[in-house]
Amino acid sequence: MNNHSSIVLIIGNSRLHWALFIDKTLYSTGDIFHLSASIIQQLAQCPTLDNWLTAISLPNNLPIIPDYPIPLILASVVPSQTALWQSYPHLRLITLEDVPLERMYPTLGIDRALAVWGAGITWGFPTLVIDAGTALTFTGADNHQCFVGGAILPGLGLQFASLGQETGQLPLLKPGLMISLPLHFAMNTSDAIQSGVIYTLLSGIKDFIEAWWRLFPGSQVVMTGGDSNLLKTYLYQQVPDIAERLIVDNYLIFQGIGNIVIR
Ligand SMILES: Nc1ncnc2c1ncn2[C@@H]1O[C@H](COP(=O)(O)OP(=O)(O)OP(=O)(O)O)[C@@H](O)[C@H]1O
Ligand SMILES: CC(C)(CO)[C@@H](O)C(=O)NCCC(=O)O
Ligand SMILES: [K+]
Repeated sequence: MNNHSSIVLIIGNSRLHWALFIDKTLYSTGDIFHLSASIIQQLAQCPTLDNWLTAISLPNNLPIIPDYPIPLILASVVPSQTALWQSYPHLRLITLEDVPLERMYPTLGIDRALAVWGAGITWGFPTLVIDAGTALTFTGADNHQCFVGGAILPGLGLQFASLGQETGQLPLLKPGLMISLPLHFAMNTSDAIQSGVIYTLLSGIKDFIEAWWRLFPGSQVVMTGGDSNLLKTYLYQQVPDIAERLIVDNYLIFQGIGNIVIR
């Protein structure tokens, strides 16, 4: 039997997330920084496994010989990056029209739509997805597979970056510096920033989850994105009963895409 492989790229605001599907199986995944225009051009002109290996360090011990050109499935929330891929010879661009959810609004991010679809098919509807990426988003869907709305705020890294970059005296902190939560009322600048950002973020997350459970009691809540494990760890220390019910799944968008296009 012939195997078919495809590469899935999700272009987020800070990073690019890739997956290799072999037939319907999610074979491997990774995160890299955005690719330069010249690398993308090279891939578009010569879409071989070797070029993909160099561009995104795909595993080079594949159990199959991939098709040529290697099919590329792309979902992007960065239009300038999307534009660079238009000349790729075997490109399938995923848009909201591909996502079988009802009642989405036209400017909804494709990452949010795919993540909530992926969460629903993997963990069951209704579902609330918390994507802790560059932006932190809440995205809900009900048991009729209808989009229920959500919210957008600056993610953990962006909150630290905005304080570090837009003030004269505050240092630039990165997420993940502390393992246990600081005191609420801190006695130095670094702890004060961490306390302010983390505690307000955690109570915001708690508030949205509780509001969701008032609408959909017993619903799954799934967290994904670059800061998901860190935030779940903090949430355990602050509200263990909520954290215990929270699923972390970093493959939601890939599962959503796989379900839609790889059949
Ligand atoms: N190796 C890493 N490089 C960069 N960011 C990382 C890394 N590991 C964890 N992170 C965290 O990931 C967050 C960004 O998340 P993610 O990579 O999911 O965002 P993204 O690429 O913008 O995707 P999205 O647009 O879906 O949010 C940052 O706040 C950062 O703290
Ligand atoms: C909110 C982000 C930046 C999260 O990646 C992305 O989903 C996006 O650009 N969305 C468009 C606006 C919206 O979802 O309402
Ligand atoms: K923007």
